Amino acid sequence: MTQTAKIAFIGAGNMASAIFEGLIANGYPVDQIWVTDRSEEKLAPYAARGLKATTDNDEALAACDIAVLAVKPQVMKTVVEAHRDAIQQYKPLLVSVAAGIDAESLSNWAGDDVAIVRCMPNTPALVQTGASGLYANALVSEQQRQQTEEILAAVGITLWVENEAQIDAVTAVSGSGPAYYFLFMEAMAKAGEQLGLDAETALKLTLQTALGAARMSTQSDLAPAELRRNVTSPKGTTEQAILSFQQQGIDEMVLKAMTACRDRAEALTEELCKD
Ligand SMILES: NC(=O)C1=CN([C@@H]2O[C@H](COP(=O)(O)OP(=O)(O)OC[C@H]3O[C@@H](n4cnc5c(N)ncnc54)[C@H](OP(=O)(O)O)[C@@H]3O)[C@@H](O)[C@H]2O)C=CC1
Ligand SMILES: O=C(O)[C@@H]1CCC=N1
Repeated sequence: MTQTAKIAFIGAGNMASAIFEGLIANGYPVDQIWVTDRSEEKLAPYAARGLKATTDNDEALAACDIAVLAVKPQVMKTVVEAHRDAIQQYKPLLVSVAAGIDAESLSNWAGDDVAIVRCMPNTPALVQTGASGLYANALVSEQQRQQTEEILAAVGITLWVENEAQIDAVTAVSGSGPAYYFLFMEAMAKAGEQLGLDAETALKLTLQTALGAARMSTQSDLAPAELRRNVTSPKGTTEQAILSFQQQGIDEMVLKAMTACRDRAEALTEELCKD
């Protein structure tokens, strides 16, 4: 990292903790990380480990170069407006991870003239296997772009998108994506039990198979379709399962689900940003 930026995580929930725990596991100094939340109780274990933890968002904004806004979309406006003075005084780079909250609204709520990166990360950041889509407004400097990228690259892959609307597509693919795979794992483990395995065996085999397939596909030069064909012997067993999925319209089902996800991100923008 070019320099160790002081980072504040505003909201110590699932997504923020996945990123900062991933950073810490990757060697980021704990004393460069500020974490805020409304709950002292939630912050206490972080303070005990040497992170700077406070319920005072202004204190964290004053201390840091970068503020990761990791509260729910529904409270983002209230939170940003409440801390407008500190944002204007200290001018940290704001990195919002909220689904559906556009950069222009964030900028208006923060009092304008603020460098903003919209980021759509995902929770596998916790195990340095995250995927983040990034979009910067015009006020983000080259150095700030690099800093943001280096932070998120420490917990996974990073991809800049060309236009902000694509962040909603990133949400549909990778932001929400871990949940689709967890759902599929749940279904496979359940089916394994129904086919006669005990619950523990079915789950273990399901998880290891997911890991193996993910690792193979990311390490191989072959496309997923080719790797699938390599498992599928003509007149064999896999063929029957794949046929069953295809006959039930797996492509359409996935497209429909991801479109619903993208549409919900757009609806959040309408609901929470247009007033
Ligand atoms: N979870 C995920 O997989 C992903 C989430 N995101 C985005 O990340 C953001 C956070 O989501 P997630 O981590 O799941 O949500 P969480 O509810 O787990 O985390 C949000 C945290 O912020 C706290 N909070 C609320 N108000 C304030 C405040 N004024 N100051 C400081 N902290 C506050 C909440 O406390 P309290 O509970 O008391 O309200 C809570 O602990 C969302 O905008 C979401 O769209 C993006 C990608 C993936
Ligand atoms: O479900 C949500 O709204 C958040 C954003 C992407 C993943 N989780």
